[in-house]
Amino acid sequence: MQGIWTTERIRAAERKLLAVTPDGALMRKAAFGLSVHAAKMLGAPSGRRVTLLVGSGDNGGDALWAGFFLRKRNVAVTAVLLNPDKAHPQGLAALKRAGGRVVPVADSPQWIRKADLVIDGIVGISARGSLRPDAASLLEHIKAPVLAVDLPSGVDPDTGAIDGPAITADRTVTFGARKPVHALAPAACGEVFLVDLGLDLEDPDLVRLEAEDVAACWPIPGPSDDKYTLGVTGVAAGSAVYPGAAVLSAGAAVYATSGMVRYAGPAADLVRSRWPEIIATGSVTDAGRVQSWVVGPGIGTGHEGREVLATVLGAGVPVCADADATTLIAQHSDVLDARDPDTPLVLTPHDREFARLMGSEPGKDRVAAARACARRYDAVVLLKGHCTVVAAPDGRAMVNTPRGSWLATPGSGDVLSGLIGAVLAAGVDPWLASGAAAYVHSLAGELAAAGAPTSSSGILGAISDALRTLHWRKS
Ligand SMILES: NC(=O)C1=CN([C@@H]2O[C@H](COP(=O)(O)OP(=O)(O)OC[C@H]3O[C@@H](n4cnc5c(N)ncnc54)[C@H](O)[C@@H]3O)[C@@H](O)[C@H]2O)[C@@H](O)CC1
Ligand SMILES: Nc1ncnc2c1ncn2[C@@H]1O[C@H](COP(=O)(O)OP(=O)(O)O)[C@@H](O)[C@H]1O
Ligand SMILES: [K+]
Repeated sequence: MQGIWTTERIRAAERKLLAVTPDGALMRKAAFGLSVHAAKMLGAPSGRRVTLLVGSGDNGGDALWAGFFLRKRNVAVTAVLLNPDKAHPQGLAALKRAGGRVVPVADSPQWIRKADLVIDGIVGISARGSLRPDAASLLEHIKAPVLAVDLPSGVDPDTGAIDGPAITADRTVTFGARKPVHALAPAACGEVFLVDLGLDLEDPDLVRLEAEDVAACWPIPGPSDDKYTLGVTGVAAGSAVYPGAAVLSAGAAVYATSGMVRYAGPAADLVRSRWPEIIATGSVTDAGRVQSWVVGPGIGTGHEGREVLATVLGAGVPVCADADATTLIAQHSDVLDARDPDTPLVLTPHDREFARLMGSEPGKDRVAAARACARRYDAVVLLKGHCTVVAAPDGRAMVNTPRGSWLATPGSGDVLSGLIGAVLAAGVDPWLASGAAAYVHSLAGELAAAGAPTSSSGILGAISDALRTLHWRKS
């Protein structure tokens, strides 16, 4: 599991380390790492042109010191100083000593335009609000690849929100530890690399699952398993108007594990013909025993949907309430009276469903929003978006960062609900189950797309490929 810490926690850890480290040593270590990445991006660095965008804090100091190291490799370095009086004094002196050029903002456009690489040292973890106009004015001249120092300037370090002009980096080199921006604004960061500074950090504020975490919790059959022991997933989805939701959600549960899937609802005939391995009935009341329920995709928000939701909430097994079930819960909160307080509930809102549940959309701080919703409903909340945030009522939060936006296609949420239900049925902790499902979902989307737009049926068909890439601990 990859840990991510807020800037407040990182600053506190840095203060402790700075107190026992020779002056300037941490910055030079950070800047040397930066210069190595800059050289890699340049290919053969000698004779190439690098322009540094230098703010008045230590982020600018890192850029200046990286310029110093690049001068040692015969790179032509030009520093654009946003505030010449406040530029990091030692970094500036070192760059000048090594033969770097220094220009004010007024003269900068030509140096930015003709650079082979731009290094963004405008602002780092102490950024406040959107970029000031002088800093923002530099961005329009950038034509070369960009290497961001610590984080792309203009993106909020703790929320990843972008409120105005911002750097779009090809690569970000961060120091000490990953910050929320790196998980929440992947398109602005490009590929993120970490230079270890030896910070003493524990208990991350946010985590990101890695392949081995997903493999470790994903239910796969062992020698003593049979069709029941991995858990039976119940799917209550679809309607006469939306039978496809049932096919997608139940199909995802079929592909997710080798456990049994039961379907209950008006699309029973279609589900049976599409998935012969599913036991399908018309109603949740005669569905038979299950170890989890997925409820909601395509069930509608009328009386019948409400009855179905109340029935599964009272079944004493974990429930993933998705799509119309989320809206029903928002509109008729008394339906939750049917829930046994000890049975886990997973809610999977996108922004508009979130607004129905909470009264307003998530806003800039999506992690805080998901946490608040999780507390309010005593449920795991999986807040959908480009990056998906999963929060538990006890405050645990994780983010799934996709590669690409291939999941933005109708019905892909139905696929996700089936994946969550199947992992819940195996008894996996609901927060972990939801995060692991989001991981496999986005990986399946990436594999299905393989660089060209795909569909939810495509994502469904790539679930097995996605699971195959994990490193199983048993077989
Ligand atoms: N403290 C440490 O141990 C280390 C810190 N490092 C670097 O230090 C950075 C943090 O440095 P600082 O705390 O000095 O602060 P920053 O350099 O992140 O930013 C502060 C400066 O940016 C300006 N600023 C803030 N918001 C702005 C906006 N919206 N538009 C334009 N300018 C804005 C402020 O006026 C101030 O001059 C990190 O991001 C990292 O790059 C690294 O050198 C590694 C070691
Ligand atoms: N731009 C995007 N990048 C990555 N994932 C996205 C993007 N837009 C949507 N998604 C994901 O696609 C799924 C869409 O689900 P949902 O909104 O319920 O749609 P539907 O109801 O059509 O199934 C969610 O898992 C969401 O996180
Ligand atoms: K920066």
